[in-house]
Amino acid sequence: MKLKSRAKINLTLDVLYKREDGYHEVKMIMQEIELADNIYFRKCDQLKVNCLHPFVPNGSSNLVYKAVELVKRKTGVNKGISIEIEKKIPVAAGLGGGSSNAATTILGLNKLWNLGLNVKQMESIAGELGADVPFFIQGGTQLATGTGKDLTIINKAPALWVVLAKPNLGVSTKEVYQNLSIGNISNHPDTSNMLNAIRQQDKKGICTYLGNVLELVTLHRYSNVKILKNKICEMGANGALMSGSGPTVFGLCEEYEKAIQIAKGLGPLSEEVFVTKFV
Ligand SMILES: C[C@](O)(CO)[C@H](O)COP(=O)(O)OP(=O)(O)OC[C@H]1O[C@@H](n2ccc(N)nc2=O)[C@H](O)[C@@H]1O
Ligand SMILES: Nc1ncnc2c1ncn2[C@@H]1O[C@H](COP(=O)(O)OP(=O)(O)OP(=O)(O)O)[C@@H](O)[C@H]1O
Repeated sequence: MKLKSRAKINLTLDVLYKREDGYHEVKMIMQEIELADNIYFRKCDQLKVNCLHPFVPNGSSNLVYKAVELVKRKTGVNKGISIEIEKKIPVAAGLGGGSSNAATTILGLNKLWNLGLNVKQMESIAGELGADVPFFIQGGTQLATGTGKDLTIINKAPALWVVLAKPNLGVSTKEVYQNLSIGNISNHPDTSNMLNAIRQQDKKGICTYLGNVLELVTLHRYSNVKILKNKICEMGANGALMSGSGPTVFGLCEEYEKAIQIAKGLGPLSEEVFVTKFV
């Protein structure tokens, strides 16, 4: 069985306070995009997880391996499976690649092993693997609160093109949260106006209300990310923002031709560039 495992961007990402459990209380709007890894499931007596990408671990430290072990523990099923991940989503980029792979694994095993898990049960298993994982069980456009695991589906967002630009560096999500001074956030994203824009299929509104407080950390630390974001704006994107903890920056465009023009013009500032769209 082959399944697509899609990436996400954050249209808004607000941090409200640091919780007693060390995590941060967030309020964010997550959007699934077409850029995807492929995941191949094959029958096997043992548990094997393979990925040829140099920065993705094989075996037990891969999030996919952890997802299989957790599903087995939760359901009492004791089977093997061989899973191969064909990576296309940049790694440690703020696009949720590993989280998406883990969620796709839960969905895949539910099907292959006839587990009969419903969405809520799958989201609950997903939540034990990471804050971003539950979103990918249903994908689309969702409001995420709590640590990111309390999810509400929003109407389908209107079709927008996305230019993704990843500079040549990876960031640690943990470090970015650790370095955020919540008292220094002067400009919280306007989540409610973004929700209105999505509900009204207002593309200009969506581009206007983009906001991510984690830019305060990553753009400050890596001037290249800031330069890249400015360049995407200057080249005529309708809006631009860093995704998640970064360093990937995205530009939104109403026209496909504009997205392609921006992608071609970014040059050496970014190591990887993709033109993709909202799911
Ligand atoms: C930045 C985002 O990608 C935006 O979608 C997410 O908030 C992060 O989601 P994620 O990478 O799945 O997060 P996890 O793997 O659960 O946690 C990684 C690290 O990020 C920090 N973390 C994560 C989520 C959250 N609400 N508060 C946090 O402080 C914690 O230090 C944690 O050790
Ligand atoms: N299946 C996987 N795919 C990608 N990375 C994985 C996977 N399993 C484990 N990892 C590890 O997880 C780390 C984070 O990778 P990932 O691509 O998920 O980051 P990210 O997009 O920044 O995540 P997020 O946006 O959820 O914080 C990598 O350094 C990698 O070693």
